[in-house]
Amino acid sequence: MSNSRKRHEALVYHAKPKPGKIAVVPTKKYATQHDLALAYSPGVAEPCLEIAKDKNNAYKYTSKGNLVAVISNGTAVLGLGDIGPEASKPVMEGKGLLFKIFADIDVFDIEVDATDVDKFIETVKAIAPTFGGINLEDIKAPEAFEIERRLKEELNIPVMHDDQHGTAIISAAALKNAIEITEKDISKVKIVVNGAGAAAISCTRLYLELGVERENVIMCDSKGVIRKDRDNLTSQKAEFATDIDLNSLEEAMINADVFIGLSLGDVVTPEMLLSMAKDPIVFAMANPVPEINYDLAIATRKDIIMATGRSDHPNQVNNVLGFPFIFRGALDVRATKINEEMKMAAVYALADLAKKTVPEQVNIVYDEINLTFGREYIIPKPFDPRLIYEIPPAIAKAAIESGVALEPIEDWDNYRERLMERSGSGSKEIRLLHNRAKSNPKRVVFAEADHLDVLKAAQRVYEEKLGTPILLGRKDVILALKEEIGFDGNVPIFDPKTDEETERRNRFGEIYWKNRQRKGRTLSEAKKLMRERNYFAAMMVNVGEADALITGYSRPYPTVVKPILELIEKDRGVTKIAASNLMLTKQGPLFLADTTINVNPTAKDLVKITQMTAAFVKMFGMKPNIAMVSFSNFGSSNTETSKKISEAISYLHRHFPETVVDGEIQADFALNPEMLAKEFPFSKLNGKKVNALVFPNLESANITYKLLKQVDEAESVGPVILGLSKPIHILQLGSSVDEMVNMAALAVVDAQEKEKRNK
Ligand SMILES: NC(=O)C1=CN([C@@H]2O[C@H](COP(=O)(O)OP(=O)(O)OC[C@H]3O[C@@H](n4cnc5c(N)ncnc54)[C@H](OP(=O)(O)O)[C@@H]3O)[C@@H](O)[C@H]2O)C=CC1
Ligand SMILES: CC(=O)C(=O)O
Ligand SMILES: [Mg+2]
Repeated sequence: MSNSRKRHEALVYHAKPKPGKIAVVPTKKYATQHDLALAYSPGVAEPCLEIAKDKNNAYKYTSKGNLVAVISNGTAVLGLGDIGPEASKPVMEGKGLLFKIFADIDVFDIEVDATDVDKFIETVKAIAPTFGGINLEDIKAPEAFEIERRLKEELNIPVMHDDQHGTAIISAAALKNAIEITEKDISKVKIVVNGAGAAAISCTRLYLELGVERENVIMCDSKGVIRKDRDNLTSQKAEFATDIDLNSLEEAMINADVFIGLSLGDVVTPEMLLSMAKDPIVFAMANPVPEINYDLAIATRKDIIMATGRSDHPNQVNNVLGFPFIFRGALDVRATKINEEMKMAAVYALADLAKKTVPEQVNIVYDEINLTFGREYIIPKPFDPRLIYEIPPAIAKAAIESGVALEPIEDWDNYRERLMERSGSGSKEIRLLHNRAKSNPKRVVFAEADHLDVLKAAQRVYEEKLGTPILLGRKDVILALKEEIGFDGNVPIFDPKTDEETERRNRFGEIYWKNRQRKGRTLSEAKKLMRERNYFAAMMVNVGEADALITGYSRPYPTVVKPILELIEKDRGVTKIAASNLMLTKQGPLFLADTTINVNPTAKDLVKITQMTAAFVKMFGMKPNIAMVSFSNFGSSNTETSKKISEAISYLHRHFPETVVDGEIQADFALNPEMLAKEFPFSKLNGKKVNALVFPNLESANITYKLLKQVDEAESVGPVILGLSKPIHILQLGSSVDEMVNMAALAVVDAQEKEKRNK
């Protein structure tokens, strides 16, 4: 896109449909006169009086505890310089947006017309009672240092100048990892820091804490190298002044290992990069234009580790990765400060996170096949959903341990759970399923492990300790893919077609033949069949060499179902299998059945489908409330459908009165408790939240599940086959990595349940 198109697009984005990027949203009901009498006068007087008695009650009755001020005077806006408070507002609104989307923190952006240090401090102090924390932004050095120091001293809520410490934390984590990748020694690396402002000074201070030696740092400002013999140095610049005889950035760069740019765009040349030492680390962090263009830098040095502050290239070293999560951790324990211990905890947590396997959704957001720790991925990506539950706990812990937390956390599992809920990071049901799987992991065969996404799912299952994967497929392909994605777990690999597996194939073949000899199979045919991965995998589960199986990623559903049905017996009392989907809708979880197997179930089939669905719902720790849906309500139509549902319901009510099920009922009445109570107060579903729908036929169930997926963008687990005696689960063709991981977790829980039942 041309520069003028980009400019136009950015202006339209900010102007339309409403000017600006953030707004205030009420969090309480306000529909009735009664609501308003609580929200405002007279009801509002009560919390006022409570807070007047004790200021701490502001955390209980107002939004203070989750409200941060992003405050600037517009004197160092990005790398655009002193453009004034009004012009800084888009950046401050932007920070507000990022606080909200990444950490669910509410922000008022405040642009102050005050360049005088005392006036600025007085203004911030005067408005501080509104807020749980203060994020100072884009205030130029040296004033920024004095402003932050005094506000920290004089206020008892966390105050952080983001350009100083947010940037320091992120770049320190990235630097630590880059040094590790290049196998350099942190105490020996020679660093050139270009810029000696708020960001540069604080970043360099933190690098010293990480192990960089002061004498190995050369710092430059707009006048060149900061030498000890220069006049009128601020005390911060004097901290990093050198007595080495260097004058210009160009001279300083010769043989440097690391370049840190926190200055201005386009001030570094290719020649300067060429003069640096082997494996140079270059963080050109000026915004929006880096000190050297990314493409130019990587074209100049093949051995470079290159990062910028921008999101459109690999390695975005930008404080966006820090401030939302730093404040989240600080607010959650009511920290009175953000101290050195908390900063260092954040550095280590971020650096470590970059080394863990990246969730598939991050690969998808960034259009990457597989992000792995290395030269082009030294630091997590801002859209990584793990940041919200990995970084704040590290900060909160450090705050507690260093004695600045007024409300320490005791239940860390619960805290992580709350953090995930804040970010909408996966649903509660899925988390519960994963936790159950982790509590007693089982051996899961991945029958198509020679496919990249299946192997990625197996890797996640292994690393998240949901189960122990067993990989099936072409061994050479699996080994090559494992290497490519950095899956170094020592897990068993089986290639059913090779000579290595002759003994197993023969053994499995014989067992299979014994069951099928009267159904037209010869022994040699049976043994040959075991070369087919789904037969081989299912037999592994049958004979107890594995606990569960997931398959179907690469083949159409019916072709996978067939061998499974030939090999795996139905569960006790089951005459026909069925399938259910868990849909994670915006209204909560909803189980649908039968979504893929029985075309036109009879009344008897509907009874069985209901019972199997009820057991499936219970696997997620929920109580099943089941509606048998149709186009009519409780006999209002006399069709075959209504009759078969009514027959199924009366059987269930008579023989299984404890099952909460009713119908036939239209979907809107089933899902709207008020409508149901008004029209059908006699229904067994009255006062219950329906969480499962049993459909009269395959068309309606299948159409509903696909519609919800497309229109509601509901995440789906399944279809899950119900009624088999073994935990065997068939994927939809081309399932995503997340879907496969969820299915594997489900297979593990299914195996646990079956094990319990068979004891
Ligand atoms: N990626 C990220 O997350 C972040 C990036 N930044 C970027 O860092 C830069 C500085 O921000 P900040 O510290 O807040 O601003 P300050 O105004 O506090 O500091 C700017 C510094 O840059 C120096 N400078 C200006 N021109 C040159 C030059 N040609 N050569 C060397 N140094 C120069 C100034 O020198 P002098 O002292 O002589 O005036 C000053 O020391 C901005 O571009 C900003 O976008 C900042 C924070 C976070
Ligand atoms: C990222 C940021 O805060 C800056 O460039 O100023
Ligand atoms: Mg900034």
